[in-house]
Amino acid sequence: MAAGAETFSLREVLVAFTACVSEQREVRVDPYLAGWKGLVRFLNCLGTIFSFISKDAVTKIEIIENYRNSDQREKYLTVQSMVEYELANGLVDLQQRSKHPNSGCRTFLRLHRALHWLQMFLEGLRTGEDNSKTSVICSETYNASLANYHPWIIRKAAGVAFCALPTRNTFLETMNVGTAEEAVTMLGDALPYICEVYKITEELYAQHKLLDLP
Ligand SMILES: CCCCCCCC/C=C\CCCCCCCC(=O)N[C@@H](COP(=O)(O)O)[C@H](O)/C=C/CCCCCCCCCCCCC
Repeated sequence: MAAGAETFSLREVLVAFTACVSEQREVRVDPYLAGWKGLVRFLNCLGTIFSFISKDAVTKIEIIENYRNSDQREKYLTVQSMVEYELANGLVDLQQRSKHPNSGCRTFLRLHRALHWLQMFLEGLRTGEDNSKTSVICSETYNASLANYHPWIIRKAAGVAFCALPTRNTFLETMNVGTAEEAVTMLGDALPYICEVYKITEELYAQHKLLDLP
């Protein structure tokens, strides 16, 4: 495990995702990005073999952060307001990437797909046997979700990187919330919130036919 693991806190990441859904069932962008930033910190602790993954995640986080720091920041407060604003103003490339290659909608969709993988991966970790391999949980959940959107070369590189993952219990202990059992309890408490964020976003994107944005 590379230096810096002490700066990661599973609690902080999970708190961010639990703060995402508003009373109106809207998904707040700022805590969503805070959750991903925490996860990227964790990924960086796992070693440089994961750099190509964390770089892509950081690029996407920064694209949306830039919208949140722009004059239009209020339009990007929630995923609902972002979709409404970008669609109403023709800011989304619907057929192929051209005028708006980095729209908020297409960029958020990439993180949303990754959240589906995360949800399955954390559930796999939570319910796995003590001695199960994180690499196997990771590749099975990746192949069942995110891999469907990635070209062969990325799938291959990801598969190689997964082999560097530590065992399940070491992995859970790195989360800085106590024992592996305590980390499992925390995952069980937090997963319903992550699932809810995923479900609301999925419904919104389906309603607007945005699930296949190029
Ligand atoms: C609670 C702590 C335990 C969980 C720790 C998980 C840490 C994960 C942190 C970050 C995950 C990275 C999310 C990656 C977003 C990928 C978005 C994407 O699909 N991008 C591709 C498409 O983008 P466009 O070309 O259309 O712009 C892009 O091609 C991807 C490039 C990089 C490869 C992505 C592989 C993703 C593998 C899944 C994450 C594995 C992490 C393993 C560590 C446990």
